[in-house]
Amino acid sequence: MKILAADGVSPKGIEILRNEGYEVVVKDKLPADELLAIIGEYDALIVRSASKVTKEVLEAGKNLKIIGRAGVGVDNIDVAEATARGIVVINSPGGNTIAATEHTMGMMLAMARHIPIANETTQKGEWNRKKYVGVELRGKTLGIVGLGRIGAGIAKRAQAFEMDVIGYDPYVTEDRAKAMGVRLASLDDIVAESDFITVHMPLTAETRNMFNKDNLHKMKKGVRLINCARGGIINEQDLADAVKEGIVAGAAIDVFTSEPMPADHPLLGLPGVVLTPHLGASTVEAQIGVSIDVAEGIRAHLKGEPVMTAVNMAPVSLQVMNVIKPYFDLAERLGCMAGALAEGPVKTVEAEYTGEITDVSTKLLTTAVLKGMLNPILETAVNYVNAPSLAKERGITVREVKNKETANFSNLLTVRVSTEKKTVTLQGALFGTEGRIVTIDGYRVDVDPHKRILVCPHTNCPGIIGKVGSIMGDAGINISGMQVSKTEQEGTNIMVLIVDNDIPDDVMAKVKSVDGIFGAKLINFDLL
Ligand SMILES: NC(=O)c1ccc[n+]([C@@H]2O[C@H](COP(=O)([O-])OP(=O)(O)OC[C@H]3O[C@@H](n4cnc5c(N)ncnc54)[C@H](O)[C@@H]3O)[C@@H](O)[C@H]2O)c1
Ligand SMILES: O=C(O)CC[C@@H](O)C(=O)O
Repeated sequence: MKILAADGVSPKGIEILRNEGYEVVVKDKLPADELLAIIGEYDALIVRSASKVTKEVLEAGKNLKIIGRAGVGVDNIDVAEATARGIVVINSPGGNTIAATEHTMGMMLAMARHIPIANETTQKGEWNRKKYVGVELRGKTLGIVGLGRIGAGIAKRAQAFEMDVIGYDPYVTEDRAKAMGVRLASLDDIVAESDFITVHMPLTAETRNMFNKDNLHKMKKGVRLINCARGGIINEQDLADAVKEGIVAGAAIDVFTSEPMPADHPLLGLPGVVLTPHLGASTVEAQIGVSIDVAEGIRAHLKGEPVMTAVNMAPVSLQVMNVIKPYFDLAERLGCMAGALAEGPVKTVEAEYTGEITDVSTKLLTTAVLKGMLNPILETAVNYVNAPSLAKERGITVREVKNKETANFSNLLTVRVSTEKKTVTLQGALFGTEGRIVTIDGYRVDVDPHKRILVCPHTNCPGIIGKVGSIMGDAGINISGMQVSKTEQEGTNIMVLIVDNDIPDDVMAKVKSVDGIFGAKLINFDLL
């Protein structure tokens, strides 16, 4: 596996990936045409905000399986196109929160006290004490727009500065805001009441130009604005005009609609304006944090495990992940085996969960069942992102059933796969951390789903097992385990052989022709 790390990612994450045996090529800066030219060789790509992962890049990235954004915002990645191609996009939702929060506080103070210009002129030998009189934060009203991770961090720090904090975030409850010490307000109230306004939300159709000449003119004269989120939330030209008109006394901006910003950017050279080149996440700690986060995510995905930080699949909390994680492998193997035994176009897949596991969302485990069932039969690599849509495309109805009552096993996963002709039912359970198949179509077994398994339902009569054993022996196939089980229904048994080698078609044909055998299927989990 080959991984391309663009945009100068911290070596800590690279080390994790190299220790896993992956080849990692690190580029500090990668021009767009070079990225397009080389991306086809790579299985995974790591970017910060500089590289743009466009539709063309994704098209050229024929082997791409995952893109890791070493940061929060994924607006430099065409996530919809990646999803359509089954490419997982992950980010580091919390790795740079503190860095961006502290940078915002630094920008607020630097702007309020004219620190950058005071430094610049003092360095030149000037002594301008009267010119750079600032304002205090204490007692001022701070309007925070976007009360997510960074917004909440700003609220906490602003309160330590004795600011009166109000906030606007249509997706945050009163209770949550109260817990942050923030009084929820409408956007109009934020505009009208704030001495300082700071924005902390993604750039979306809703937030683009959220602050523009209309509401800038409704702000308190002398208001100070901060944008360390995304360029374009505050209209840059309208902000520059409002600074020139004396409505806005200060603006502290870290992010721009076009980065690097053009030489004729309207905010350049304006008094009271503090600019930094997208430095919010640029601390040693944050860069280590985000690179470890994406490396762990890439490692997990390339090993076929689900990734908690994938932005293009249903998010899973750590709490839920801790409960469901031990079941992923079992779910996938049950899906693989049920699909193989069903032997035909699948119409429905039902995943039934029994026991404690029913307390949490099991959606991702059902996706694991689909992944296991579809991966051996599709050309496209099936993963946690594309498995549900691939199943839908194939007209497969997927059902999830939850049953709190337990019988023999405290946590049981039942997978039923139906074709037009039959339904295959498999059950699996965890013993410690080890998954076992415990029933096959009602026959009680105890099978390790990591082995190569030959499943043969047969008539319960003497000689059949011996004949199959001889066929295997004659073909040089070693049997390292065997179980025979019967159901309540008299007369039929199931034979499960653990075999060490692949079984060629002619040998399978001989097994199937044994009198009394009414089916033989080799389950090869290597196809997963
Ligand atoms: N400057 C930097 O280097 C830097 C570093 C880290 C993060 N960021 C950016 O900062 C922003 C915030 O990051 P975060 O980690 O706090 O994200 P987050 O997802 O934790 O929070 C975003 C918040 O925005 C709110 N929101 C969404 N639409 C909104 C709207 N229309 N009006 C008001 N609120 C809205 C959401 O409800 C959420 O609470 C992101 O855009 C991120 O890319 C920049
Ligand atoms: O990579 C960076 O330095 C910027 C990161 C930041 O904008 C983010 O969204 O996480």
